Amino acid sequence: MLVIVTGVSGTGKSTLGALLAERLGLPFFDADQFHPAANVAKMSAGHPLTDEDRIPWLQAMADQLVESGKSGGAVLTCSALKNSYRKMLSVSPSIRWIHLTGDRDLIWERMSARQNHFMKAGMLDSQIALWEKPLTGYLLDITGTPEQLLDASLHYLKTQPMNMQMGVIGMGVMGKSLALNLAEKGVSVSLYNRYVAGKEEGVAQKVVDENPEFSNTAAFEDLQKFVDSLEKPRRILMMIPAGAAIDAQLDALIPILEKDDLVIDGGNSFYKDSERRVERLREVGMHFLPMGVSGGEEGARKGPSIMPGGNAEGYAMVEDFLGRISAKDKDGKPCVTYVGPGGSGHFIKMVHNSIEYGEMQVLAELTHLLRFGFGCTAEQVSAIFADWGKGELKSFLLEITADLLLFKEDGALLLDKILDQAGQKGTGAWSLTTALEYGIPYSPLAESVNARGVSGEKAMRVAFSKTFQHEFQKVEDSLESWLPKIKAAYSLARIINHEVGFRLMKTVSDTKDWKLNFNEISRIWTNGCIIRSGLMENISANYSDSVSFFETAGVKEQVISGRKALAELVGLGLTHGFALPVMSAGINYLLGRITAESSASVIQAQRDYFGAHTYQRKDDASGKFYHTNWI
Ligand SMILES: NC(=O)C1=CN([C@@H]2O[C@H](COP(=O)(O)OP(=O)(O)OC[C@H]3O[C@@H](n4cnc5c(N)ncnc54)[C@H](OP(=O)(O)O)[C@@H]3O)[C@@H](O)[C@H]2O)C=CC1
Ligand SMILES: O=C(CO)[C@H](O)[C@H](O)COP(=O)(O)O
Repeated sequence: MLVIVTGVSGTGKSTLGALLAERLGLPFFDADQFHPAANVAKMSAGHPLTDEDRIPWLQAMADQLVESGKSGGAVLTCSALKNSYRKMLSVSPSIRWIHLTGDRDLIWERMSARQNHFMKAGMLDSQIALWEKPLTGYLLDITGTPEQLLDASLHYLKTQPMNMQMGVIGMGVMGKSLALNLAEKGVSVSLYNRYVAGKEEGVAQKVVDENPEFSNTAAFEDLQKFVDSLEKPRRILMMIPAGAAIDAQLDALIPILEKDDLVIDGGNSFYKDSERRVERLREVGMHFLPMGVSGGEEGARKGPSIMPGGNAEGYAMVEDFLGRISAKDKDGKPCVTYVGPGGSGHFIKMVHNSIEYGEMQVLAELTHLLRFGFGCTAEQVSAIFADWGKGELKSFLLEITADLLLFKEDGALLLDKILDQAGQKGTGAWSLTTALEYGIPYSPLAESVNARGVSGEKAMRVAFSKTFQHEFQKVEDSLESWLPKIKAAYSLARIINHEVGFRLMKTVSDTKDWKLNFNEISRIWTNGCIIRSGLMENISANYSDSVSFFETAGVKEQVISGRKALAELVGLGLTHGFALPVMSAGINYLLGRITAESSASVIQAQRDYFGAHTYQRKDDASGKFYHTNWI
């Protein structure tokens, strides 16, 4: 067992540490032994140490802990005032921390009574100022005698034998992968899955059994025991379905949790539900973090993009862990950031998914047009996509589409055996209703939701295809002549999808005063998430709140050059029998946004004609409203 006793000078660390070492039969080390001579001289001269001075000292102790861990353990006493110092000493997830705290005057009294110690009593205040509330371990008040403190410490070590650093609820696709990712990054994790007799039995235990390489995991299917296994304040990540399941899980958790505990919802919950839940937990003194996670199963296991929002204090409790498990951007920075208050983390994940829907639909539209209009084989389409993916059009979704077009089952393309009915879990539709609520044009991404809806009406589609004798027409022109236009059209359709999504996010952020940082949001979307792409890297590098996204460097040129190509491709597809809802809506959206003289005068005239709704005039800049008696 490795035990570290911390506290400011004068709290009695060395006394307690030595007593503990004796009782546990472990070697004892005091931090003073590890100070380089220069540090001792500095402190003796009454000068406080800088963070830089502390690095070699902390490193020497960390090395000692690693060594001691190999031979049964040790007790170390060290001031470890800041969480960053404690992090350097966290060489193993099984370290047991005892943090001594107490009244300043009592500590002062004890320090003043000490002889021959190089730390001057007057430095106490600087130590107290530096001390940060620990994120983990046992806070022990020093008021008692050394023997009483020893008894309390031994009781803690005995009754809290596991003290896992994090708990994960839900051992499905995402929960299991995130739990194993945490374990791999040195975070001890308790795994919980509900027990349903005859159906869901021993689910968490199976995960532990199948991954014996991780000695820092423990399985539970009793919620109370799971909660008890966690160090306080507890950190619990829920990875279960959005909606009623989250509220039911909170109903079960809240009565057995305590003040300052943290619950994270890492699923795809609707952001308005999350806002309500932030309040619910705040009222009982707990922290709630609505947190978007993207990357699917592989991302969750190896490095997802993580979008936590809500309670900032709660975020501080897991910032280090999330940084460890997340993907890293091109500069090595973790693809995680505190997004903002309320439900903003889930809100941006919702819009992320909406862009994801649009991107997927465009690729589906192109795949169909290339295969059944231009007569390409699946391999040829895959090769075209793979080629695009080598340049600035690179994206994760393009890459996996190129890949799945090659996947064979029993010698035949698996894709052709998959029923053409697309599922959806809510995020796309919620983005659309949010856009409607805020009056933001959303047609391209809305069409990706509608397309999934239409796909679901399979029986009717089959019947109507006969009634209306629908067939795809072969395109007569050569693919070679169209390929540059198809590429330009694809590029522009993607730009439009992103513009639509970012515009919604900006509007809602401004209205709710969330102050979302879009350079940072796009940065954490450059890796780990499903919509990671070259375009996202461009957005991250060039996003500016002050101009429209269409005017961004490198984007404006593509809007200009791709416009005709997208219109032509949509025209070609429609006249050859292909539904291209997102690309069609995309070119309509773009033309609408760049048309100075729109057809809306007709709408205003009609409204005034039938309903006396009034209209404003181009020849009266005052904004006055007019009504005409049209009849
Ligand atoms: N799959 C993905 O690519 C991504 C999913 N998400 C989101 O993450 C969340 C989890 O998704 P995912 O892991 O894919 O889902 P899964 O269906 O794979 O797993 C769901 C988990 O939740 C548990 N569960 C189901 N219903 C309840 C309930 N009423 N109470 C308690 N536990 C319950 C299941 O337990 P049991 O085994 O007992 O049924 C299972 O452990 C969802 O919100 C999803 O939208 C987010 C990003 C990506
Ligand atoms: O969040 C995700 C990816 O980012 C999930 O995979 C989500 O389930 C995708 O949405 P849908 O199921 O509605 O297609």
